[in-house]
Amino acid sequence: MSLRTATPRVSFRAAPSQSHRHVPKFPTSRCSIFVPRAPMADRRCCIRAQQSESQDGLDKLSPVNESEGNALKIKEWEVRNFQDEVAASQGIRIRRRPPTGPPLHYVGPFEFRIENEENTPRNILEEIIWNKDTEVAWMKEKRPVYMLKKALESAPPARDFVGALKASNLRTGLPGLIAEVKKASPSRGVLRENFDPFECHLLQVEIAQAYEKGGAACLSVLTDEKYFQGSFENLEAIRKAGVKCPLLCKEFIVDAWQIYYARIKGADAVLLIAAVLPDLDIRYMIKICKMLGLAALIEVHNEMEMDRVLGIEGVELIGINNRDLETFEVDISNTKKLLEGKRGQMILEKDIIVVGESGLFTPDDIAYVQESGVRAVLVGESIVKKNDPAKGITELFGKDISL
Ligand SMILES: O=C(O)c1ccccc1NCC(=O)[C@H](O)[C@H](O)COP(=O)(O)O
Repeated sequence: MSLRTATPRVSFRAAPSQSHRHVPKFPTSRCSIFVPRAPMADRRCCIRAQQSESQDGLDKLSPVNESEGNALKIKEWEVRNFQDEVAASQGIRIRRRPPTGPPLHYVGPFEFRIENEENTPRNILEEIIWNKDTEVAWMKEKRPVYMLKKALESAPPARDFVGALKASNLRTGLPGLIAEVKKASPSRGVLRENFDPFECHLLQVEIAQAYEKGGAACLSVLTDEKYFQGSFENLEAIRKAGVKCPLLCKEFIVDAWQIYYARIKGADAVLLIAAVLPDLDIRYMIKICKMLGLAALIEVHNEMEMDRVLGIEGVELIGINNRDLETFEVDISNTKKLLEGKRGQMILEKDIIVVGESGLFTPDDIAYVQESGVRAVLVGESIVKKNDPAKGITELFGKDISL
């Protein structure tokens, strides 16, 4: 059944007393919000200006009263709707929602939500992003960006992620390996059980050390808790354990705040997903990464995303995900398809390193994506599941790449 034709569901619960309500009454439909129309380009600038202000320290706003708070939340709602319009004009299908969630309606003592296409995620990626927006809003409140900026002073130094991939590729003649520390994923469920839940960080550290021993150039550490059972504590523990491979913070970045947070937790690179972030956000976030000494791995899945990213100044690292994050389908020929013809030519001219991501299990798979033009690969499942992940790397490449 298509979501478009799905019958709206309504959920009710008794409303708290008026004085305890923190959720504003949003307008019931997008059309009822009056906003002066401006050309799309102007509107984009306006959205970005509002966002960068809050990301650059205006989080220290003076306390506001309840009606001002509600007005701010309504403004946020309007901005998100603009963002969706801008994103859709770039072919982005993932919509954004305010951290406060879908609108509530009040009838007498009841509050209710109408569940329809507007407020129900269309796929897992959209669901992850909506949850991430809420999670980040909460984390930002606890540690505003000015606090993170202060903590940067004591963060471990950033290491050269791109340099490590290039060096490994030159040394072995094979794609540099970004080995992924991942306990679970929405598509594959739990990949690696922790035998003792209290030893969780230890196990992740052991896997990271085994990857390094096996010849990985860099590591990718999942930090999302809800869908991947990862954590920032894992990232920090791996960094503190003295693992020398540069670390990619594998997170769903929706706000520049997360880049600062990743850096203070020891990341050397972050992931930016083109299916989620409009061009202006990617540009802005690349600048922040450069300022913090981080590499940005920009992930694409289709031609449209690749073309958008090739038009962005300063991109050094592009990941081609063979997994469709909306349907979970994996097809490694996607890497080849996206590197054919003028796109491959442009990548060579710009000296961009391409990373083949997902679904790589055998030496033949590695050879296939290498022949397509990648100089690095990002691999999780096929090595993380092995009892000896270092041996898993040797099996994956068909030779010992640590030598
Ligand atoms: O893997 C998922 O289920 C997933 C779902 C939603 C968003 C992202 C998802 N995975 C991230 C990745 O693409 C992989 O972790 C990464 O590329 C490694 O893939 P693999 O070697 O196949 O484990």
